[in-house]
Amino acid sequence: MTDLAALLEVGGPVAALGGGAAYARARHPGVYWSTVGLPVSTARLLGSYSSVMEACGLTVAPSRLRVLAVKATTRREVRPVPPRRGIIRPTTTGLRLRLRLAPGQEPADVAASAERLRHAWGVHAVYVTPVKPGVIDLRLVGFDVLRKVRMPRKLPAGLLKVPVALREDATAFVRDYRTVPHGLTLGATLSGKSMYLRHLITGLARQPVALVGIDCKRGVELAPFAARLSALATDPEQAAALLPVLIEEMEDRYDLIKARQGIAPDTPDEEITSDIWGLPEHERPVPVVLFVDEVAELFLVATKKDEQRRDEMVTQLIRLAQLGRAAGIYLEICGQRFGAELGKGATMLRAQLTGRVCHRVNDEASAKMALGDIAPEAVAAACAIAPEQPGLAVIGDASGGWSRVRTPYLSLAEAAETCSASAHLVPHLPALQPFRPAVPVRPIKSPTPVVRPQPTTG
Ligand SMILES: Nc1ncnc2c1ncn2[C@@H]1O[C@H](COP(=O)(O)OP(=O)(O)OP(=O)(O)O)[C@@H](O)[C@H]1O
Repeated sequence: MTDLAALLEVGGPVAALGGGAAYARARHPGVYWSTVGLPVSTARLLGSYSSVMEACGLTVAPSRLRVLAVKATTRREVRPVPPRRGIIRPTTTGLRLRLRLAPGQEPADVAASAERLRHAWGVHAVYVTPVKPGVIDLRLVGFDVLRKVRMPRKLPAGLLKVPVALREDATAFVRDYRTVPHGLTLGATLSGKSMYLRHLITGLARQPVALVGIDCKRGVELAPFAARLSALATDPEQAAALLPVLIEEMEDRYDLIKARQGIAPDTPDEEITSDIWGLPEHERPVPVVLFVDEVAELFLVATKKDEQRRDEMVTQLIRLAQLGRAAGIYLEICGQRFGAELGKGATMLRAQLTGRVCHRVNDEASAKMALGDIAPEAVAAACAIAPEQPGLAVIGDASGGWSRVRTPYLSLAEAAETCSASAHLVPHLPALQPFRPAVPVRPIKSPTPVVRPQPTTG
């Protein structure tokens, strides 16, 4: 059967609905929708599964045993065999089903046919996720989930894990500092970088983590979260004073780990550790996440003296990126661009930032700075982001994987409120005390007057 034939076959129920999309939507609440208006329902998928798989070239020839068994028991024609299908599970965005691949097939075969499957079942997108050898998850998404972001109800949780955005396959993108310790977020102005940072900060604010900020835009981005910050530097001079303190904190933590390692020759293996996570809980220092907003402002130089200070700061950030993970110190760096023009050592620092998030950028060169060493397709996807969809970004990691994501909307007031409410969670770190930002006193809302002033009549 050809692709067209498969399309016509599955197109049948749509024609039968007669009254168009609105009619069908009202009468078939269990039906999930694509942006083109074609429904995908469990029944439709069940009815067309074998023929669509065959049309998409995802079947294999039946085994000799199967041919003999079919011929012996029925008069049916012996058909090619599609991947064995598991239970079809409805989700809030479409359907999910597990497939056991037929011998000789690999996940890439199904992924290569994803576009054909998408058209055959009339859905917005089809995603393939390998589960284990020979088994894949097929996720049919009925509409563009990034248009109006709604995070899944069940989100992964844990220390240093923040579900920060929605992927286009309707799963959550989780920023996990323990697996990807340092990250770089790039984007043109108004592309949604601050929104991304806002989600990270509010997510971490509720956890036992020290949050440190460097915001050389005079603190406009990070000052609203002052109540939950352990330290804030709002200009390059303050940052130049703060970074050596963080380096010292890191070195103290290394000393602590070393002291633990060298206790005695008969120390059990499980007590020997090479990072803070192996230390007993009561001895373990609190993790620190350093946010640097608008990195170019931090590295801006006007004089020869500034240049020396900038070089020192780049070196300190490189050291934190190289050694920070074991000491529980993580970096989240944000900017419009991050290239060699930022000065000596900038590209070396960029290479240490494994997690990459690229919002809308003004030129291909900027997208390449974030995603060029990940995948050329990711660069193209980032260049295609339209200004009408702020918050949309392409994320990538060093493994070469990438995906389109979008943050949900979170107002600054809500984010600031979360930080104020979790101010009691600011950990005790004496070294950072001098950098603790002043928390602005918030105006008390005046109660509504009980007696309304009456206009005086002459
Ligand atoms: N995911 C989103 N959904 C809806 N609106 C968003 C989203 N992300 C950002 N916006 C809106 O887009 C605008 C720009 O966002 P944001 O301030 O985060 O951009 P930015 O990249 O930090 O810009 P700048 O560098 O100029 O500060 C804001 O009005 C914000 O409310």
